[in-house]
Amino acid sequence: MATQAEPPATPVLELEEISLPGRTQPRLDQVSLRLRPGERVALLGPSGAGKSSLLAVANGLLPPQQGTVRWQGEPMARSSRQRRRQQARIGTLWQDLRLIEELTVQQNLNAARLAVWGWPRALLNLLLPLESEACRAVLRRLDLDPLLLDQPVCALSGGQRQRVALARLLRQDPVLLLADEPLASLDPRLARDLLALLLAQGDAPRALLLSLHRPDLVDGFDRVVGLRQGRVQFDLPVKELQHEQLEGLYRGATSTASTGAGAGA
Ligand SMILES: Nc1ncnc2c1ncn2[C@@H]1O[C@H](COP(=O)(O)OP(=O)(O)OP(=O)(O)O)[C@@H](O)[C@H]1O
Repeated sequence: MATQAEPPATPVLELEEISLPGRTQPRLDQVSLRLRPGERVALLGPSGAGKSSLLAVANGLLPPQQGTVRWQGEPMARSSRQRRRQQARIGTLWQDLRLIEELTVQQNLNAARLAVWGWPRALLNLLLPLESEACRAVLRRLDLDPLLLDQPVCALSGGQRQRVALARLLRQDPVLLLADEPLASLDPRLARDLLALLLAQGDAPRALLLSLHRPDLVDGFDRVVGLRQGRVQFDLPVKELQHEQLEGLYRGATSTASTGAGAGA
């Protein structure tokens, strides 16, 4: 009996011919990119290549001058209410983490629920932290001690902060997970640990797009996209990435990136 082919899954993120002007040169120039459910994609490129700009377009913070952004098949909604609903499904891990130092871990984790809760409940959370069990569960998923819930963020170590920021993201339960150089400023062991945790969150229906300055760390991804001067230089399965392509990507750039390991050359 003939088996019916599965319909192709709707991409979690589609960027179509995105252009964004810059001061002297385009920040993004005709960039197209598609992430399907379950895809983990690394974004590489020298400093100034446009990685942060691309991530800001992908999370809806930066409207492109030209081109289309679609999340799960929907273009950016016109009404602010609908847009908030769309953006609640996109989680971004920022390099500076954006935790609120004076508040407890639990209050920080619950900040991820603001878009869903609305202000009255969010204010109540400041006085009487809510949903403790859900917060403990998310800490356990990241190997963090649930006793940290009552600690102020300012009392945590650097590694714990990274994990709390990721825990906050999981509390949001986004379908698209973006991270802008999350491994910068981490020591090698912490960087590998955090990367493993991030990659583990990329199963369908989620998709993961992460910018990196470390081509030697792309092995766990499905695809790698090289960006230079706002343009996509390559978009390949990690196994097909050649050493020469990395050399070309970083040629002439004053980047600290090592192009040594990881490329399947
Ligand atoms: N707010 C802005 N307005 C205009 N141009 C900008 C702005 N922010 C960045 N740019 C320019 O856009 C280009 C891409 O910058 P972007 O920060 O996206 O690159 P990047 O690859 O993330 O760099 P890095 O790895 O150093 O963080 C650069 O030429 C930068 O100078």
